Amino acid sequence: MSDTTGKTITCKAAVCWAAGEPLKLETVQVEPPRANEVRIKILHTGICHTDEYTRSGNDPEGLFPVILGHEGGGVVESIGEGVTSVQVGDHVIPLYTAECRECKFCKSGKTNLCGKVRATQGKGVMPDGSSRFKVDGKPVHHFMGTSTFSQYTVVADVSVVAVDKKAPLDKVCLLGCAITTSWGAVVKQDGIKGSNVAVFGVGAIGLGVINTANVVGASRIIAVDTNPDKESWAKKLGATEFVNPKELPEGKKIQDHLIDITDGGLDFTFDCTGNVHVMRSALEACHKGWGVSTVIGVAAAGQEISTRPFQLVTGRTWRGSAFGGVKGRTEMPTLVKDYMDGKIKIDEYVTHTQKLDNINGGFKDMHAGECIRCVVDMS
Ligand SMILES: NC(=O)C1=CN([C@@H]2O[C@H](COP(=O)(O)OP(=O)(O)OC[C@H]3O[C@@H](n4cnc5c(N)ncnc54)[C@H](OP(=O)(O)O)[C@@H]3O)[C@@H](O)[C@H]2O)C=CC1
Ligand SMILES: N[C@@H](CCC(=O)N[C@@H](CSC=O)C(=O)NCC(=O)O)C(=O)O
Ligand SMILES: [Zn+2]
Ligand SMILES: [Zn+2]
Repeated sequence: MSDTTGKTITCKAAVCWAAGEPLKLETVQVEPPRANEVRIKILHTGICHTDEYTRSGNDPEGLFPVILGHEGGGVVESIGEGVTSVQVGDHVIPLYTAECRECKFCKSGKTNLCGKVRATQGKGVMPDGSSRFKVDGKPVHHFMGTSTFSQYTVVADVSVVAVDKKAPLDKVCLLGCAITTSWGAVVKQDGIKGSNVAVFGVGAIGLGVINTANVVGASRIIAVDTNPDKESWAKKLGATEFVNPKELPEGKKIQDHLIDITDGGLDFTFDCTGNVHVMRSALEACHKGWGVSTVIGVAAAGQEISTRPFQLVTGRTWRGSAFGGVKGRTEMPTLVKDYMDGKIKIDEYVTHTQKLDNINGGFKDMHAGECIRCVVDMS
């Protein structure tokens, strides 16, 4: 038990007060965890494009004021009544995709999407309907059930997993989103070994897909990005080729070019951009009869995907993947072990670091295009 157990903690957090505004460092009061809740001292957090998506106002579920962040690592400070899955002092990764092991979704064996806390999570509150965060007495919303841009956060016990204390939290925090998402999107799909694959968007997610496809033995991995600087990144992580759609002859669509160079199209494609036009290209670049396109990117409010239904009638499959289809409480300890054993790359993705008081600098880094992941030191 620590001397803060049962007390409100006053600490620093980056608060986004309104859509489109930069984050503001605030003194925040973090209430103790209630039943089946866990309070975590966050030590490190990545900044994901999805944080920027919600900050910008593009997220139809976005609520303000809010403490964003969902790619964190920290230490359990205290636990509420009934918590048995983690203990004070455990090193943990918060999970924006919960795993209760009791709900219809968890028991189905068909999905990692858990239903236990998703509704309240989407409303920016804890499962009992209230927030644990206040600034000057005013409640501030939680985000994705994690809010890792605060030095202390409170999460549901089904939304956190303990990991090996020897694992560096400034690296394995990226298993809270980017690395796990991209790893699972590939590993949980049969048939990638020996197949040709195209990956649209060479950010952290796209690079993770490229690297995992390489590890599982894809024969050809074509990276597609409009930023020419991404070619060296893609090849370093295992892409066999790089195509910049902006460098194609005028009027030539990227999907037609990919079909030409692959004798009819790709076995597997992945959208890692969040752009609905790219999603269409990724689907239409698939081989007739069997090609499978996975949407990973998150599109802005109001955006919709479209294609000719004939694309599906003729055997292409359009699917999506959230958190890589990974059940966090069950699978995360093994992912951490795989990282420690050198089987999963993480260090390579951390191109930038920032202190909490310059977290907006991390968002700027992301926009500059040369940043794969920025990890924020929360101390
Ligand atoms: N489904 C899930 O569970 C998850 C989804 N996501 C989503 O995945 C997406 C990728 O995330 P992340 O890797 O962090 O984002 P990044 O912004 O780092 O990467 C996206 C990449 O796509 C490139 N790009 C933009 N437009 C095009 C285009 N027309 N054709 C090809 N490439 C293009 C960007 O280039 P440039 O730098 O020039 O813009 C950038 O290199 C986001 O939408 C994010 O919200 C993230 C985590 C989990
Ligand atoms: N709030 C958005 C949807 C955002 C979204 O799709 N999130 C992904 C994770 S993105 C991580 O960086 C996800 O896992 N979705 C599943 C879920 O249950 O949210 C909107 O309303 O469009
Ligand atoms: Zn993310
Ligand atoms: Zn569940």
